[in-house]
Amino acid sequence: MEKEQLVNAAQEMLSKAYVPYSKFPVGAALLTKDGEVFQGCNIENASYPVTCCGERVAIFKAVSQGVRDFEALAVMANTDRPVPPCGACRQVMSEFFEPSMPVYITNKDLEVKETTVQELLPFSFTPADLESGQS
Ligand SMILES: O=c1ccn([C@H]2C[C@H](O)[C@@H](CO)O2)c(=O)[nH]1
Ligand SMILES: [Zn+2]
Repeated sequence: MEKEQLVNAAQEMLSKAYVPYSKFPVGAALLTKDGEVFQGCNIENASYPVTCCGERVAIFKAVSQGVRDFEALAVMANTDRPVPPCGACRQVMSEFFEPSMPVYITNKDLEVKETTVQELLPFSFTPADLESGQS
């Protein structure tokens, strides 16, 4: 699948976002190694911190369906610059994605910045660190 198609799949999700509080829709599309695409949008809550970002919705949809082999992630918001994923999403990405996996972040003008999990969250706490520190 082309980068543009994945970006389009992320864009499609902007209309599904449940954002009555922030009015800030975010769409995400996660490509699996099998060529399947899991789409997500942010889902807010009157209890604000319960909100889940679009990126994590897409990742959790895939993982909950038993899929853990990923190829690329696209994220879109109607921002000026390509939207930077929040820290919580970066940590979840580092749990399930290879450090070198491409993350395409985009904005309202469909400008695509290509980055990686490693670039977004260097020196991250990983499952290997957890294992090495257990008594
Ligand atoms: O990369 C991001 C940044 C923010 N949000 C959501 C959380 C909240 O619903 C709204 C405003 O922070 O945007 C995402 O889904 N992804
Ligand atoms: Zn997030």
